[in-house]
Amino acid sequence: MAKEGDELQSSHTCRCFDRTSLPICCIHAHNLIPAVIIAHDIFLWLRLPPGPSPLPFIGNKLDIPTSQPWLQFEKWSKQYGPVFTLWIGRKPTLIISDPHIAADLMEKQSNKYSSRPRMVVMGEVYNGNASILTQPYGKAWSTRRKLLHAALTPKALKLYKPTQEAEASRLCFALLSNPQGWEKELERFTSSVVFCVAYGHRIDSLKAQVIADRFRYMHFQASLNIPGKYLAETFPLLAKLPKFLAPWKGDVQSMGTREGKANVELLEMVKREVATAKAQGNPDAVPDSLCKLLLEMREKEPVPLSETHFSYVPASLFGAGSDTTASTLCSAFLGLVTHPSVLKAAHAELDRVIGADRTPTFADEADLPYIRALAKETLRWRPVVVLGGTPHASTEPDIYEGWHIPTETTILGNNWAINLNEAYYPQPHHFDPIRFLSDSERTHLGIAKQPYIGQKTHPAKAGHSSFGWGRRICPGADLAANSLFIALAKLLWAYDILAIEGREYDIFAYTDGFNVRPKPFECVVRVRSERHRGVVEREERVARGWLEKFTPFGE
Ligand code: HEM
Repeated sequence: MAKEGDELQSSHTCRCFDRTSLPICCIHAHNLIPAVIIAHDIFLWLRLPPGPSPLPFIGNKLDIPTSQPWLQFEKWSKQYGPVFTLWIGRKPTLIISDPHIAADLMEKQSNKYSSRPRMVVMGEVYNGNASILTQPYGKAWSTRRKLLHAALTPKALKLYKPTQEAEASRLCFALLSNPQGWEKELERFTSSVVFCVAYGHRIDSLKAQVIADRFRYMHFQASLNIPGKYLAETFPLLAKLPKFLAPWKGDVQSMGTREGKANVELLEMVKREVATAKAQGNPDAVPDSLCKLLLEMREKEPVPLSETHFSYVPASLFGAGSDTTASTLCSAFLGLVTHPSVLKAAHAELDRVIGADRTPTFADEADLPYIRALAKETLRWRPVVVLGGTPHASTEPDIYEGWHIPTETTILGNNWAINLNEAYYPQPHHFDPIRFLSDSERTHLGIAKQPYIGQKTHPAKAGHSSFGWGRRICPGADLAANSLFIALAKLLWAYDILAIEGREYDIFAYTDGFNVRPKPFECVVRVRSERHRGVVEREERVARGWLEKFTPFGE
């Protein structure tokens, strides 16, 4: 009689499980695993929005251009629809080319679509996801986000405005002697604004060590995010191997540790300054900065972040806010050079509202709708964060328009296709701030008709998607908008920004990467008159006085 155990054994034992047939069984298993994976992926593929056909395991890797992929994505959107699927390896990625669909998913259902795709090397190995940018949706992310919001309220932004004005005055002054170096001067301006706002210290030269270090960390981190570079992205367990078995981890982690230490040093610097000022009975001697505000907040209420992770909050301003703002200003220069009527209209408004005896300030903003519209049009025309920045990811399964969207789907808003979508923006590549003027503003400026009425209207109040969506929307959008407004207002008050005669400009010649800017080009940057020069020189002296308290970082 067979015992209970025997029966169990026989039912669990493969009939072919004898010595001679063992290799056959292995072959079966060997074939079975990929077959199951492929069947699983085909099942997902059939239910997701259509897109170019992927290959097993590598997905659409061979179809995606390595240079300016957003252009091909835009073409695919015309073929497959405003939301289509691409496979990055085995990961499905939805590419959205319509602002309403982006809002339907990432704003109206932001509870499901506000995470980030897992970034094993760039996020987890590099710095343990210390930076808000790569943090998955959850408590650790919302702690960081709340801190940033608290230090970037409208009240806090007001504190930073005099510094932005002073830095914009310095920018105008610098261009008197260095008109050809306008791109570097724009970079110095945005770096200094970010460092004054983050730490209460200014940047007088891009050669400052602190800037060189920041760029090194930024470029290193960006280099970790190249699809296919690390097998650990597909097999995350590889990142858990000890360093002697995974030597690449050493380099990645040591750079991450260096950045962490540098961030903590900056935090310590502000702590010391606050303590010294308090000890001297003069706490106001330390300029208001985001870091100072965060430290004050932490004194009142504990923050559940380690010192290193806390130090990443102010540090995130440089990575996210300096290059993006400078690149947007570079695009404004390209737009002005290639659309001279815009410069004329801007000069007309500035001359009428401000006159020739002073430059504009934030107090004039309400009276300068054309300059405000110019900043918005630049953000629309050439979105710096061209593919919407670090992608979103879903945290729950969803059904949208009959398509099944599984958990952990990557969601990418193609800002190139969204902001240049003809249904919303007729003649999308024509750079014209008039698009963003309200009826009353237009009438006031004597422009009878809105020439750019699209079939559809962009759902966002801003009228473009360049700052992202929903709970992940750029927390620095208002700070950036203020920098753009004041820089453009003062620069255009003081300068002609024109094409070099006979020179051809390509409005599509842009760099590659996450954040894009025009490829280097030369143009005429000429002070409008001797009277304007005098005002720029006078206001620079005043600006220098204001900025004295923001001691500079050395070279
Ligand atoms: C023209 C300038 C800027 C542009 C176009 C821009 C655009 C963006 C975009 C598209 C995102 C991703 C949003 C999303 O995932 O939906 C983002 C995220 C972010 N931006 Fe900006 N940004 C700019 C300036 C700034 C500035 C000045 C700051 C500094 C306060 C900043 C801080 C951040 C941070 C911390 C994030 C990550 C937010 C998160 O993951 O929760 N940005 N930005």
